[in-house]
Amino acid sequence: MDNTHFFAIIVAGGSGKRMNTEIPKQFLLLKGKPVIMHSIETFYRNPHQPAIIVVLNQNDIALWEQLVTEHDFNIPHTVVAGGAERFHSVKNGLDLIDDKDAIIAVHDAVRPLVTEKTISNCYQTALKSGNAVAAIPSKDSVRLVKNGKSEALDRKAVYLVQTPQTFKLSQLKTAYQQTYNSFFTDDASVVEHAGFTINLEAGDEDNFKITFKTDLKLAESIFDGKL
Ligand SMILES: Nc1ccn([C@@H]2O[C@H](COP(=O)(O)OP(=O)(O)OP(=O)(O)O)[C@@H](O)[C@H]2O)c(=O)n1
Ligand SMILES: C[C@](O)(CO)[C@H](O)COP(=O)(O)O
Repeated sequence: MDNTHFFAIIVAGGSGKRMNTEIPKQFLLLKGKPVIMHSIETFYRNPHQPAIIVVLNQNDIALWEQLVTEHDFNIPHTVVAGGAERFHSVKNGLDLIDDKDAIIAVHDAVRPLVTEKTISNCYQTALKSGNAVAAIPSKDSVRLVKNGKSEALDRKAVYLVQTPQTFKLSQLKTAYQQTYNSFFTDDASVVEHAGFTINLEAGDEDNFKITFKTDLKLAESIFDGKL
């Protein structure tokens, strides 16, 4: 780990259309603290001591500064403006890193229940094998819909992808030079399209993405130890 420098790009540049709240979901309170602050804190506490980059929509930077003051939030971080799609937000964060030995975890601000273990495992696998992407096996049966017909898939072959998605700098830089494509829904799809093989690392059922209002309620219950 000697010459390696660890980074975390926390992407929070989205507008939360599916949540449809007055302020974007990453700033809503979870146990009295904005969702995004829980995510940043878990990275800050991680023994890899990553440098933290927070990507925000330009229009939310003033709100973020206000929340930092209100919550006496003193974790060191660099803020950068995001872009139209998650892809552009990650790219803007990545532009700030030029350390050739860097290992970079990209994490959704809206996955506040990520564990220290998942983060550490992703950093270590990426260090050894170039990349690591947190994922969990599907607990439901899965079907593929094509040309109006559905067909059962082998559930054991299907994984649900989470974040962190962690990469050596060279892989991520090469991949993010590609032109944006709408099938780039995460970093793994961008890096894979650039020709790299993706390694999956065990994620966690609790590391879900807060997408709808019920997800926030579920996260509260987990924090309260009710679940
Ligand atoms: N242009 C964008 C879009 C998304 N994100 C971030 O990527 C993560 C995962 O995206 P998602 O859950 O889809 O967030 P939103 O795009 O905000 O939600 P929605 O699709 O419902 O609008 C979030 O932390 C979000 O803030 C981002 O940094 N920049
Ligand atoms: C990155 C991600 O959270 C992995 O599951 C997901 O792809 C984000 O997708 P969204 O369409 O931005 O919700």
